[in-house]
Amino acid sequence: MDMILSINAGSSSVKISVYKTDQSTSTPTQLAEATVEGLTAPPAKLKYSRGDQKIKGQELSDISSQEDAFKYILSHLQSDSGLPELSKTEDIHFTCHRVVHGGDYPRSQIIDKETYHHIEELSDLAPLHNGPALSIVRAVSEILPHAKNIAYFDSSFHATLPKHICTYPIDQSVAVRAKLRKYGFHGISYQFITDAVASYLNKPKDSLNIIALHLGSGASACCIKGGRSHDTTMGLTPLAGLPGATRSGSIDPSLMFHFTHNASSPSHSASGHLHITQAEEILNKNSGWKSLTGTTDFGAISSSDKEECKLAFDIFVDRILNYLGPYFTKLGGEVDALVFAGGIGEKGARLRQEVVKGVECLGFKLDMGKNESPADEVVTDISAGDAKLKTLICQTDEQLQMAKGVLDDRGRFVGKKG
Ligand SMILES: Nc1ncnc2c1ncn2[C@@H]1O[C@H](COP(=O)(O)OP(=O)(O)O)[C@@H](O)[C@H]1O
Ligand SMILES: CC(=O)OP(=O)(O)O
Ligand SMILES: [Mg+2]
Repeated sequence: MDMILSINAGSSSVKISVYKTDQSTSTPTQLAEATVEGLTAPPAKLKYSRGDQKIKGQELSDISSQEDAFKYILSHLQSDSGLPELSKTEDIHFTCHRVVHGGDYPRSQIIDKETYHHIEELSDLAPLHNGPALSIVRAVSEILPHAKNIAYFDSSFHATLPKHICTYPIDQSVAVRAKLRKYGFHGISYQFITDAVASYLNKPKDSLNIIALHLGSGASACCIKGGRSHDTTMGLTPLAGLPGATRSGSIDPSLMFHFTHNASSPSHSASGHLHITQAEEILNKNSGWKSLTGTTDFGAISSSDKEECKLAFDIFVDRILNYLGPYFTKLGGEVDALVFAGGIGEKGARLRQEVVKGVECLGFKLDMGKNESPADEVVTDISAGDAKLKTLICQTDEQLQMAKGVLDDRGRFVGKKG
């Protein structure tokens, strides 16, 4: 029996699921799931579930980084007497790491010295993500020296973007040399959504056309044509496209030079391996919902009457709608479903209501009751009976997607150190 620890370091949370597998099964069995959330809206909170045992919203002090959150969760798991499988550190065989920017890697990689340094080099292109993920890889190497570390990249799913979609219209000699192109992110989630929705609709994956929205602390949309990424809103970095908890999303690139005279000087958080500018710091860490409302909690924003919260909510709906029409036409109107996922997509009934209202003219329409209280399923249909096109909620699970990957790829990893 193999034990897998699947670690998803997001910009505001760390989610870890524990699975056991054996040679005869093709699906990992989940034993426990722990989340530390609210890293951008302290105090951080713990969510834990193992069988019937549940903890929700327990406030934690002194947890402010993804590395702190990882260490806290690991000791919580190892001290749970109901989880004897993890009591010895050598019992954990594989650790999967969600790494947001994987550059040109088209699939998962064992993390050896070379891949580690390559991921580190890409840190400037995902300043909220790659560095924190690597801090967890280092902690695993110290605390769990027997575990094999495998990186799963958010960017890999988008390796299928057509050239005319991932190329920026800039001097191509610079673009090619510096690898400046659209990469796209949230791909582990989009792969999970593609598999889950194809299975729910009973369609072969290669004929599935969907518009998927992963709306969490970072938010993006993806146009999935024939089961593959055809276009997505994030770009060279996860800053492009939709706004998020602390990110501006797409703005006029000239804006920054009018916002501050120090746009190109190094930011305070630039360090040994992170070389970001003040402009990048402002747009990644001090913009989005935080700058408009003072909170990064979109649940609180959605239910507030304050003018600034209403504005933030309306901006999000508007920016999402900016992509739905174009993606609908890129799919020639042959759309199997509009799919909501991520913390906001799965829990934000009012946001779904307003977004779908904006695309009613395309044939989407919600059943208000189902939208308010959707079933607790992996995929739930929330469309009205007379809707021409389906709207679904998918409870995406990046940890499970990575753990399944370990089973599929085990042959590739045998005998390799990492
Ligand atoms: N009821 C709700 N309505 C709208 N948004 C919610 C609700 N509950 C939680 N959220 C939001 O979900 C977001 C976190 O999403 P998640 O996908 O878990 O984040 P991460 O990007 O860290 O993985 C937070 O902005 C949180 O406020
Ligand atoms: C890519 C990205 O923005 O991820 P997250 O939403 O987890 O911050
Ligand atoms: Mg996430």
